[in-house]
Amino acid sequence: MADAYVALEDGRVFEARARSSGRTRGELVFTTAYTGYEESLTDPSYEEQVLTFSYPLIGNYGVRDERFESDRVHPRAAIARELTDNVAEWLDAEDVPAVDHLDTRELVTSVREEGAMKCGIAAGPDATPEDAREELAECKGMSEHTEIGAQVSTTEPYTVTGGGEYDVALLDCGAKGSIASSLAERGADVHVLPYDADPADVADLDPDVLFVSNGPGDPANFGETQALVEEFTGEVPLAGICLGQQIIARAFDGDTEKMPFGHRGVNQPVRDLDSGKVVMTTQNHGYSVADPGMLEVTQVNVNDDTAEGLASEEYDVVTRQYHPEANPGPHDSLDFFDEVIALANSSRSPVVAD
Ligand SMILES: NC(=O)CC[C@H](N)C(=O)O
Repeated sequence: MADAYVALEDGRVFEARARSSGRTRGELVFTTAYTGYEESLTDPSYEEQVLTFSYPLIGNYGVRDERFESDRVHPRAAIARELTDNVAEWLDAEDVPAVDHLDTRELVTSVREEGAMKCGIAAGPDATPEDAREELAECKGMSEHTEIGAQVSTTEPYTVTGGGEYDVALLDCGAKGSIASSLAERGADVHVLPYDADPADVADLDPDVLFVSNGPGDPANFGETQALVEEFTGEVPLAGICLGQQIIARAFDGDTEKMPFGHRGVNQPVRDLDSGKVVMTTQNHGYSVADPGMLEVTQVNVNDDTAEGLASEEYDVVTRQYHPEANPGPHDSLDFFDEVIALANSSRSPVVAD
């Protein structure tokens, strides 16, 4: 007997089994990754979304907080063909609804064929299909979440120390923890600031690089972060990942657009236009850079040619649409962080005549 229901924007209601009770709603997204459920469930980029795992068994190697990317679960709900008890208990303790025993292939195929969809979920002993439909009726589109930065960003600045060879100012738009640790491992002190930090607080740090993090929602709703990028353009080298690339492109007179269903998995092939080399990358984004503005496209997605890397030699900019920090996913593109450190170095080395 079903005790959970998932109502989709296309009118269908899926019956399921409740693993963590509650009612909620969000944009239905998926990941095709086989592993990395702890990292994905704590990735702030999934705020206001419902995460469906296309891999059928989720939870088979436990739940360990050293793999978490932030201090809480961010998707509004989790869906899998089968969730193990330990994952279900974790989500229950975090008050995040979870359902299983439904055809997740059908869900993912629907999103891929019909495009991004809203959904409503009702799970638990008293849940009804009508409850799920009511949740769906209340669901906002991603672009309507205009304050999403405030939902995920730190309110207080803090520093991840890495030896102090470089100072990176990281604008936290919903940053995964492993972005700061990847920079700290390369000798940088990473000063994490709110997404809407006071420009004077950035200037006080005298950073070698201003880095814009990943994050949830529509990049058009991060006007404060974009204004900070504009303010420091030409003064400080700029770097960004995912939402960070999108915000930086907008700051350089570019534009972003909503994709049909996004890039969602850990096997997205990306070609570097200079070297011709292809790497496998981790991705979870629903918007893309439609127009790079004053920046140059340096890398593209092999499947659909969308911009995966942007740069400017004139303004010292380097960005990625995918997640070089992995967690989860392949480590093929970790050298992006070496590029960021090289940018930090070049910007402050005095010019020496030979
Ligand atoms: N992972 C991310 O930073 C996602 C960026 C943005 N929210 C998008 O969906 O495109």
